[in-house]
Formats: sequence, structure tokens, C-alpha cells
Amino acid sequence: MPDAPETPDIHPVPALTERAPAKVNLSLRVLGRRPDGYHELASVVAFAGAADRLTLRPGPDLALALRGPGAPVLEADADNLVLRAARELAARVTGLMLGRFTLDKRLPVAAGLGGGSADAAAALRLLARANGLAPEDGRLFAAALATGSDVPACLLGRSCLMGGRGESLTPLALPRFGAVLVNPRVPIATAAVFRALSLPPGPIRGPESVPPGFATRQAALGWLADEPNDLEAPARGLAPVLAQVEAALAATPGAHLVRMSGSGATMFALYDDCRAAARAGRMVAAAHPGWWVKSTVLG
Ligand SMILES: C[C@@](CO)(OP(=O)(O)O)[C@H](O)COP(=O)(O)OP(=O)(O)OC[C@H]1O[C@@H](n2ccc(N)nc2=O)[C@H](O)[C@@H]1O
Ligand SMILES: Nc1ncnc2c1ncn2[C@@H]1O[C@H](COP(=O)(O)OP(=O)(O)O)[C@@H](O)[C@H]1O
Repeated sequence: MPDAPETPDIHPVPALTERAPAKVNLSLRVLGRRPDGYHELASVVAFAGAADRLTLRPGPDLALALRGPGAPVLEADADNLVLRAARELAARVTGLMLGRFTLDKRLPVAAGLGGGSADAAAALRLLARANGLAPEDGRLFAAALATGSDVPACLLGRSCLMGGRGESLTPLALPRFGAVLVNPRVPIATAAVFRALSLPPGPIRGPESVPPGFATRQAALGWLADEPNDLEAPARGLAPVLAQVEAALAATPGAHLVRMSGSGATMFALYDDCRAAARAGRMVAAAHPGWWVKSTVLG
């Protein structure tokens, strides 16, 4: 049989791909409400192995296509954080080459894992690669912060202490943990949780304790035990199922710390290694087939 004729390559520019890892707030203190309405935070942030995946085929037009298990709950419209981040960078870089993005959406949406922020940061990294911008180019950071408070940390992409509303980032040594992330498939809007906190504008207090950087898992767990997530109480009011999620994670062997990430409703537990996390993840998934359960690595 003769060979099929070759399809001409109508996209000669190679596609670029970036992972967009889930952000986990291991601790989150709210230090006050600022005059601009945002809350001043002090949060130890880590990144998980669990991730969305974003591809860019560089070109003059800006477009987005969605696929993957999370695609049905999202719109590929102008409000999508991938496109917002691209527009923010285009507003700062004359003649920026854009392109067609494809987002493989795997992380739950409105879940406290910063999935949209991770996608936005991945979009900025891809555009930087396509345009030869250095990762430390200040326009990337500015575009990130203009897109959302969590985007600068996602652009940094490594464990850090996050301050301000998300603009102050100090890299932080953190040992590796196994982790299980559990979302009960109850989306929570970040703004609603901050509203439920009902903090009046006023003076910003200083952090009670500044993390020193952690050489061992024991040192990290010791410090984190005294540094909770201040958004957990208001989130529990909005999503009472969090009590069940906490109980399910706490019942798994080897769970060190059970806590909510960001404004929820994803909760996580930390383990000594990935095997313990995988075993725990299987337990929770079997008991709660309707929940999103992911065992992963963190740090
Ligand atoms: C709470 C955190 C913790 O990492 O994560 P998530 O729960 O969203 O993942 C973040 O601060 C969320 O960052 P992000 O989701 O980018 O928030 P933004 O789009 O900037 O703001 C959404 C809304 O949340 C409130 N907001 C956000 C951040 C902040 N420091 N103070 C606030 O008061 C504001 O009401 C704002 O209108
Ligand atoms: N690419 C995206 N992925 C997820 N959410 C997005 C995206 N683009 C826009 N959004 C919107 O951003 C909001 C926050 O989403 P997300 O980042 O998943 O929340 P969280 O930070 O709480 O995990 C949602 O209301 C969602 O509709």
C-alpha cells in the first residue's frame, strides 16, 4: 500500500509546555485588613506534584482551548486567568508574541489550591520563553500581581513565605513530604471567605513567628503546629463538610498535620513519604468516592 500523503505542517512553530502545580498554604495568618480592602497575609506556601498542564503554540493571535477533567466547569472566555495574565504582560511588553494556549485542567476549581493562579503563572512563563524574556524580568512579576494575589508565588514556583497580599516572597527551605489533597467538590469563592472573616480595616499586626527555614520534617511540623490557617473557621461556616474531610484525613495512618489550604475547601495531610500518602489517599477515596482525592509530593 502506498504511504499516506504527509499532512503539511500548518504550525511550524514548536509548541511549548509548562506544568502549573497546585499551591498549598501550609500555614496562613491574616495580619489585618488594609485600606485597599485586601488582607495582609503571612503564609508558608509549598507546591505539589499535582498540576495542570499548559501548552502554547506561539503566534500573533491570543486564544485558549480547554481539555481535561476540569474543562467542563470552566469557560475559555476572556476572564480565564490564562488570558488575563497574557493581556497583562502584553500591556507591559511592546510587540509581545502571543499564541494559542491549550489548558489541560486537572486541579479542582475554586479550591484553595490556586489552580487558576498556577495556570496564569504558567502562561507568563510560556510567553517569557516564546519572547526570550529573562525569568527575573520585573514585567513578569508586575503582570503576575496585576492578575491575582497568588500569581507571583506561583510564578516563583518554589516553597516560600508569602507576605503582603501576595507580593512579598521569601524563598524558604522545606523538606519533602508525602501529601494527600482532598476536595469535597464544594467550590468556595476566595472573596466570600475573606468576607466571612469580618475583619474591620485597621492596623496590621506583625507576624507572631517568622519561619527560619527547615532542615528536617520534624522541625517544619513543630513550627507549623502553632501556625494555623486563619481562614479555616470562616470556611467551615460556609462548607460544614470540612469537618468530615478533616476526620477522614486524620483517621489515616501516619497523618502528621491535617489542615485547609488557602480559602478552601481543599484540606491536606502530610506524611513521611509518598508511599504512606498513597496508602492514605486510597483509604479516603474508597470511603468517599464523590470527593477529589490526590496523593502527591510536596515541598
Ligand atoms: C487566599 C489565598 C491564599 O494563598 O489563596 P486561594 O484560597 O485563593 O487559593 C490567596 O491570597 C488568594 O489569592 P487570589 O485567589 O489570587 O486572590 P485575588 O484574585 O487577588 O483576590 C480575590 C479576592 O479575595 C480577597 N483577598 C485576596 C487576597 C488577599 N490577600 N486579601 C483579600 O482580601 C479580595 O476580596 C479579592 O477581591
Ligand atoms: N484557568 C483557570 N483555572 C481555574 N479557575 C479559573 C481559571 N480562570 C479563571 N478562573 C476563575 O478563578 C476563580 C478562582 O479559581 P482557582 O484559582 O481555582 O481558585 P483557588 O485559588 O481558590 O483554588 C474561579 O472562580 C474560576 O472560575
